[in-house]
Amino acid sequence: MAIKSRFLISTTLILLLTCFFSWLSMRVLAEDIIGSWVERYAEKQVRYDKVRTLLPLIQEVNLSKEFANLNALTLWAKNPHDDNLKAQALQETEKFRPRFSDGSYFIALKGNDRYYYSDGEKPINSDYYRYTLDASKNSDAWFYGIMEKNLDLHLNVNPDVELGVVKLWSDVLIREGDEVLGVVGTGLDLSTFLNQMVEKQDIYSAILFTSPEGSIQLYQNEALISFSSLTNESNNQKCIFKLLDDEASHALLKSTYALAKESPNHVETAVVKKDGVRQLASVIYIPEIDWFQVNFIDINNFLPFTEFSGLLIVFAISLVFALLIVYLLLAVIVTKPIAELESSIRALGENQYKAPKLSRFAGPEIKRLVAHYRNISKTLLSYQQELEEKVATRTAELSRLSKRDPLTELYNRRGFEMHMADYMQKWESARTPFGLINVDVDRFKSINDQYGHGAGDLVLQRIADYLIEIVGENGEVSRWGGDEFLILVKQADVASLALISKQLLGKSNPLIVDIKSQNVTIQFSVGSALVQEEDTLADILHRADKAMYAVKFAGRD
Ligand SMILES: Nc1nc2c(ncn2[C@@H]2O[C@H](COP(=O)(O)OP(=O)(O)OP(=O)(O)O)[C@@H](O)[C@H]2O)c(=O)[nH]1
Repeated sequence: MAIKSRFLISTTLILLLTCFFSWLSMRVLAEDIIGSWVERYAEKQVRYDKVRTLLPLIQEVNLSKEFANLNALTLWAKNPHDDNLKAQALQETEKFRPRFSDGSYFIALKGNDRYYYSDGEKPINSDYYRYTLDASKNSDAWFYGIMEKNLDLHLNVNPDVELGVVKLWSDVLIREGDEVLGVVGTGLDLSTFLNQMVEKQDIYSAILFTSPEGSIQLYQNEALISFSSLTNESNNQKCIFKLLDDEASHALLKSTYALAKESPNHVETAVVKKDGVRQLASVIYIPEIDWFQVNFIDINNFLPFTEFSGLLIVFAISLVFALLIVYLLLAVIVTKPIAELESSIRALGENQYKAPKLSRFAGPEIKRLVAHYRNISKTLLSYQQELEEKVATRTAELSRLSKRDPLTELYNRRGFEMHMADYMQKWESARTPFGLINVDVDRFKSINDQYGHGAGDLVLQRIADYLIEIVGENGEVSRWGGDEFLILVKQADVASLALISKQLLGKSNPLIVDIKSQNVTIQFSVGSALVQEEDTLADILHRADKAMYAVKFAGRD
């Protein structure tokens, strides 16, 4: 795999790993930040919600307590059948009534089991009597339950069957000493109360108020409110724990309730699973009304992790840019110069020098490498050129030697045959007559025998010069073998051939060679032939040879 690809793959892997771990650490960091922000926010929100939501309620409770302590009311409660006391009591309570925010109150007396209610409307009957309480009726169980449990204060959400409304009741006992005389209180219209609660509710959190057992007393979703919590079996109640998704969350919230109860008005928190998401439950116990307030905050919704995704995208884009820059740098500094070097080396393989072009950004190591390569390649090329020249010279020399006789430097038989083949090809078109003269040295053996082989060689060289001299520019001399020579006469006719032959026969001016200070006359037998139509080289040679031998043997007679 190419360096570039390897580098790209490994860098991409490294960057992906970096991205992954950055994402992980960012996630952990973001969760920590979100967690701590949510906790701080929750603590403030819980306290704020407590004051905001419960202030009117607590105000009503306090008014109810004050109402229960009205002297005239206590006197009447002790003597419920005394009409005078009743009249005095109702006069007092009617004076008190406008102080309740709902402008209504109820009085339920133990002595006569009667329930009185006033809301400012003209009463059906003058004494505000509405109905008689019945211990066997489920709808009246709250009254007997409060008295039985001796609860000084009880907040209760309960439908008033007779009045046909659901109210948030603050029930307070009328007592004289330890004696319980009845229950009084006021009711807030639940729907109005809940609407106010929802209107003012923070968008991130849901507030619930529950009894210590967890039954929901106030919640924006009215359907989940547990009515008459005092009298219902806890299993049937609409319980806060049942809003949670799993057992672990259930147990955690319960233990948080226990912690909150240990330190009233102190906010305890727990992360639970509700409605399929993680939520921070902030729990505070409000001893004044013996309720727990719970705020649920959807952590992700409060500060969604997606808020951080922008950062992550910026990070990822930066990484991609970094990768691109690294890739480009790698190309400019390393891979492009290496590719240049490679193409130059390839050209060198074909005996061409192609200088590698390097940009000024190429890495210094590569520049040094290329500089070494340039020197080596130039040396290599000059060696090669030198070698080729030597080979060419040697080849030419060999070719020359293969065609020339080393002793006389004349064409040897092979060289002359090749030369004649060319010559005859040209002659085919030019048709300029030529001739061949066969020259054989007479009794050359005796020269060797008499003066030695070396002397014989010198004589042969001398003969070669002599023959060249005789034929001049118009001829070419070759050594046909041993002491036999062939002369090509280029522009020839019978007369010119006869003239040369006559000169060679040397009757008037023979060749005299000085051998070891002795003048030795060299004599030749000569035969010539003029080229004829349709002749081959062999044909002319044959005729010249024949003519020469005819002369030689004729001379011996
Ligand atoms: N020194 C020397 N002698 C050579 C060379 N080539 C051939 N000879 C000799 O030339 C002689 C040729 O002898 P022959 O063919 O009998 O010819 P000849 O002695 O001239 O006799 P005829 O031709 O019949 O007159 C031989 O003795 C060869 O050894 C050479 O290169 N150098």
